[in-house]
Amino acid sequence: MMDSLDTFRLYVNDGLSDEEIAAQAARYQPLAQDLRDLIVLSIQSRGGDDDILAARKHLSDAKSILERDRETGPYGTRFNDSGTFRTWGNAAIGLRNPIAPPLDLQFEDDGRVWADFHLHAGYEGPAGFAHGGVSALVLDQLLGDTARHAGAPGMTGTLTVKYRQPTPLGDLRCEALLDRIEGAKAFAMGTISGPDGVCVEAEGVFIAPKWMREQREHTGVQGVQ
Ligand SMILES: CCCCCCCCCC(=O)SCCNC(=O)CCNC(=O)[C@H](O)C(C)(C)COP(=O)(O)OP(=O)(O)OC[C@H]1O[C@@H](n2cnc3c(N)ncnc32)[C@H](O)[C@@H]1OP(=O)(O)O
Repeated sequence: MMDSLDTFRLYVNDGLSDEEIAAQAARYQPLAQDLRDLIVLSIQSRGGDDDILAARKHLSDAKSILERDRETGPYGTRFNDSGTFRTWGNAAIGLRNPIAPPLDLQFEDDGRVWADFHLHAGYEGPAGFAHGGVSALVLDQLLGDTARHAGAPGMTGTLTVKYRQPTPLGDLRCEALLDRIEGAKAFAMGTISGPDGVCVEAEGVFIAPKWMREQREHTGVQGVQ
């Protein structure tokens, strides 16, 4: 089990320049998108035995190339001296993570946070609709980032999700706002909407635990992610 020290070690200033970060983003983001496309093709391909075997051979070659020089373990949160944060392994927003839809969060001056996003066929739960756990994933991240945007980053303590109507796959919008901050706790609420209106509502309590307060003291960074 990871303890608070392990967690702290996953917040790393790796000293990269903004130019190198941009170069890495340009290099790795298309790879994540290719893999996202492959997730959908894994579900939708009508290929026969020969086509699937041939495709798997190419994928095996790709794996061999990608394994030549690699890290192990989770990506964590990386930042640099200019304060550019990267959570590129994050399951909801990670630039390098093909599991992420991804959410491209927009932060408004009035505290609202929103994103237009797309759930492809790989997020299916009930036939033709989004999996409820995926909706919760989206709302957890959105509300958590709303708390962080308000200067109160924290771990999710409680997330309450109300499914008002089935969430269609496809193009969706999520939006959230901060309700209030009480000591170490930030309360946020938000929704996911589709073409027929609000599908899912959520309320969340985000709590800054002790290790996070200590980490902020060590790094001097308030907006840890
Ligand atoms: C870092 C920024 C991240 C931004 C993006 C986030 C998006 C992703 C968010 C996640 O997915 S986080 C992963 C899912 N969450 C977890 O794994 C959290 C696991 N639980 C914990 O780490 C701790 O239990 C927790 C930090 C939630 C609380 O630990 P503390 O040791 O800080 O709690 P403490 O007992 O000192 O209580 C502090 C206050 O919080 C309240 N509290 C504690 N646990 C709670 C809970 N679970 N729900 C609601 N309130 C809670 C508690 O009553 C108290 O209220 P008061 O100040 O009013 O007395």
